[in-house]
Amino acid sequence: MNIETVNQTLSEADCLYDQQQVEAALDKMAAAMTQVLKNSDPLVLCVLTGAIIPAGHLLTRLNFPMQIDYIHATRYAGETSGGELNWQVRPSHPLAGRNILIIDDILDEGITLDAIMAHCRAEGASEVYSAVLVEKQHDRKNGLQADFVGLRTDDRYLFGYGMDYKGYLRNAPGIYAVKGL
Ligand SMILES: O=P(O)(O)OC[C@H]1O[C@H](OP(=O)(O)OP(=O)(O)O)[C@H](O)[C@@H]1O
Ligand code: HPA
Repeated sequence: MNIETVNQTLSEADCLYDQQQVEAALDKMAAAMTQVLKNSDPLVLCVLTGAIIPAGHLLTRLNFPMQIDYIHATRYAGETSGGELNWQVRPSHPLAGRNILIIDDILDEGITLDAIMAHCRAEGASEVYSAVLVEKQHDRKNGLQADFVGLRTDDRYLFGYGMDYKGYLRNAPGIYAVKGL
């Protein structure tokens, strides 16, 4: 996309949740996560690239001991429909015996989260929890539910707070739906 198209996409998009609404959802998520995870010494796995922004916002709201790592898995690669999951970086910490918290920006069809959870379990993780800022509502999901969900949206193509449209607009300060998608 050229810069004009990026700017036009943003100006034409529907804002589904503004920054204040997202921040309030992050507060609620963090409170729920604290209740469950505060004594579990979790290893947090941020799923790059999209989790960069929600993880940053969430983790400073969690005031208990944890370690933080990242993984890089992608199956959209700048497209608006997903393909095969492609692992770019696996976790560098050993997962055996650890309580794991996976943080991602969005649960759409659930394939990414399912594969990452399966990987953690295969490596011998104890409990595996998942937190997503957004869960999309549609009937193409694989049945997986995240333990902590910030916001729910209709079945539109989204960007902002970590989610990209064609590689851009992850930094948009709200949750937006692309016009016509
Ligand atoms: O539930 P699913 O249908 O599997 O989709 C969700 C995944 O898609 C996005 O990642 P993407 O592959 O676009 O990589 P990115 O994190 O670099 O944006 C998003 O960050 C989730 O990881
Ligand atoms: O709607 C979306 N937007 C951005 N990234 C995504 N990955 C899965 N669904 C989406």
